[in-house]
Amino acid sequence: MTLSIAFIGVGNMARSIFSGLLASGYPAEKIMGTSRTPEKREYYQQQYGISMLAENEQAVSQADVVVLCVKPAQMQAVVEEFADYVRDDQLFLSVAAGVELDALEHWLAKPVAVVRSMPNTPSQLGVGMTGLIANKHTNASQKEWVTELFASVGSSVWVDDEVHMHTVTGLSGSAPAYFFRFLEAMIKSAKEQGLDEETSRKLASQAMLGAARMVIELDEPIDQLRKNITSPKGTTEQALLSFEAANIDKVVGDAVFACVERSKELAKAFSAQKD
Ligand SMILES: NC(=O)C1=CN([C@@H]2O[C@H](COP(=O)(O)OP(=O)(O)OC[C@H]3O[C@@H](n4cnc5c(N)ncnc54)[C@H](OP(=O)(O)O)[C@@H]3O)[C@@H](O)[C@H]2O)C=CC1
Ligand SMILES: O=C(O)[C@@H]1CCC=N1
Repeated sequence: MTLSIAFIGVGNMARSIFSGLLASGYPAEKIMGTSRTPEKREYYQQQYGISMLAENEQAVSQADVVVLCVKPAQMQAVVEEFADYVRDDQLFLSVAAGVELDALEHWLAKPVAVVRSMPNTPSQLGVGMTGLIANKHTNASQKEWVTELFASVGSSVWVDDEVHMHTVTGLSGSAPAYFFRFLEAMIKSAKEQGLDEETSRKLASQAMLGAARMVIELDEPIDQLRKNITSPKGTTEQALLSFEAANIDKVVGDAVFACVERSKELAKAFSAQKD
């Protein structure tokens, strides 16, 4: 049986997941979304053929699976508002950064299956990466359904301790933004050297795609892949020496750490809100 899915809050992340789902053949009639903005409801309905509703309660009442896609700061108010409509046979799936299972369970106010996920926006192209953890009310077939859902938009890993969700956020949830920032810097440098934007974008992004595919598809250590490009006294060596001079491990390490710390801060703030 194809489950009906309601996306509560249709923005960047919800769109990334349901567009990947639709591309993988999930029927549009089984997908609902909610938005407070009439123009957005009209747009998504037209563009994707999914049902768009103004009322979260209405979407929750009709769904087998409810995917919570509002911003972390909006989550408590949104969940508490529809909590009276929650049925104990439903599955709730949150994508919010830093919002822990405990807080979601508390706001839902029923012993119901809750899965916390940390996806990323490449899901819209079927190459997403998602970290997952379930609460104790989630059964094996619900976990399997969630694994299949994320398989249709990329790949996923289940973690056994919620503390790891912070690291997942730092390593894959937020990471596409790091790579975009890296590309922006590369393209800026190429343009300063006279190459046009379009050509620079094509060269740098294809190099990034190729490097990522080599890491995933070839069974070789990453440092060996790097060494294979770095001829002694060659060109790459100079670029890498420049990275080392800037202490790349510290620059990147600090960025990932800052991301993880923010996730922990959010979790602390939302945990306090349930007391
Ligand atoms: N963007 C990313 O790369 C990732 C995001 N996430 C998580 O995804 C969640 C959403 O982020 P993102 O998609 O980027 O944010 P967006 O701002 O793009 O989307 C949030 C959407 O929620 C809608 N919304 C707000 N309040 C309500 C409400 N009361 N009822 C219904 N809809 C509402 C807004 O639409 P409107 O105002 O029209 O109602 C808005 O479009 C966050 O919790 C974030 O932590 C997780 C992983 C990656
Ligand atoms: O920046 C954020 O808070 C969200 C969570 C992971 C990616 N974007």
